[in-house]
Amino acid sequence: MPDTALQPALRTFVRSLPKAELHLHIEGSLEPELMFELARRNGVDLPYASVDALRLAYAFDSLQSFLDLYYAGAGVLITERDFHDMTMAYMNRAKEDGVVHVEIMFDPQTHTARGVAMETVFAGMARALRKVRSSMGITSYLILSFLRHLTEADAMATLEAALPLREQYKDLWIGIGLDSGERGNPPGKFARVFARCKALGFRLVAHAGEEGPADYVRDALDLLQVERIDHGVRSEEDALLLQRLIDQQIPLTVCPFSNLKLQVIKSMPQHNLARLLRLGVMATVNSDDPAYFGGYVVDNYIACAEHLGLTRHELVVLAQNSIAASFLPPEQKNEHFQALSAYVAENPAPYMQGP
Ligand code: HPA
Ligand SMILES: [Zn+2]
Repeated sequence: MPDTALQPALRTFVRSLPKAELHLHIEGSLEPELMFELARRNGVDLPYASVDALRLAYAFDSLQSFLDLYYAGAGVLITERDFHDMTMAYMNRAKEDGVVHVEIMFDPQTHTARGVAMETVFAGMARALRKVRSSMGITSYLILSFLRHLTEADAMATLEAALPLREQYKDLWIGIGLDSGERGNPPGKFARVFARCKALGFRLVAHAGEEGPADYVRDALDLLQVERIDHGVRSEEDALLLQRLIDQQIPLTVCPFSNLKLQVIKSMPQHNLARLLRLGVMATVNSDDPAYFGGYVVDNYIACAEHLGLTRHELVVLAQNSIAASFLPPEQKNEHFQALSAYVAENPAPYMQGP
């Protein structure tokens, strides 16, 4: 049972752990207040009377019911400044949560289909991320993600449209991802475009095993050659696959609040994160679309600690995994591991609950 008396000490402890966020859609960090401000700034009509009315609409019964609202909400993003402001708002929040590195997914097709230039999307995010890197010391990478409900030809055209910007943004744009509605859009649909991205030297990730079956996780590994699986919680349904994830230490970027809000699970105590972790899966905790799912990364850690009985050591392992599963170079990973060990050594347990 959640112990509210432990909450403040637990929150301070989790916030202080140096951690990476590896599954974050920047469009999903757009809070209703900023959405309204951008709508006003750009003369875009929102079909909601107020911020509160918009928040009330955030009741989802599936991934698709969320995606419909999420793509509509992204319609307020028009200018370079809009992408900058949204990214800066997320980074300020990440700093509060002790995030030292973030790998941000973005969906260019959501914007280019509305006539927003690819360059506008990159420029706004990059201006914020470079500023934050020098002012707050938080590092970041960008993962350009293809929308899987669209065709592979559309993904290929999107890649070609972005490639001329690669040199200009090479300090940030290091990866390719795959998101949007999973059911009926198996990884194999994108085998050729992912092969091209691999040949170009991009790091590869894909959403799989969120709503879709464990087979999609295997296909993402075998047909797309991804290094990391976004979500992957349904891998548990296939014992052979699960053993492979453990043996090969293939990271899963798990998003507990997302799974709850999109009804992948019925309640937090049912989440399989603790089971996966205790079996030796390289699981990480992330927020996915924090403005829509009711919490940022630390909120996700805390919900898991309270509802799944994670120990202090398991919380530390989650932070360690987030660094290990990142695409940072080894020297930077080592610096973060050392800072993490130092914090843990200097801060006797405020929170000792066991499973
Ligand atoms: O959780 C998600 N799944 C698939 N696509 C998404 N796009 C934003 N969030 C998600
Ligand atoms: Zn996601």
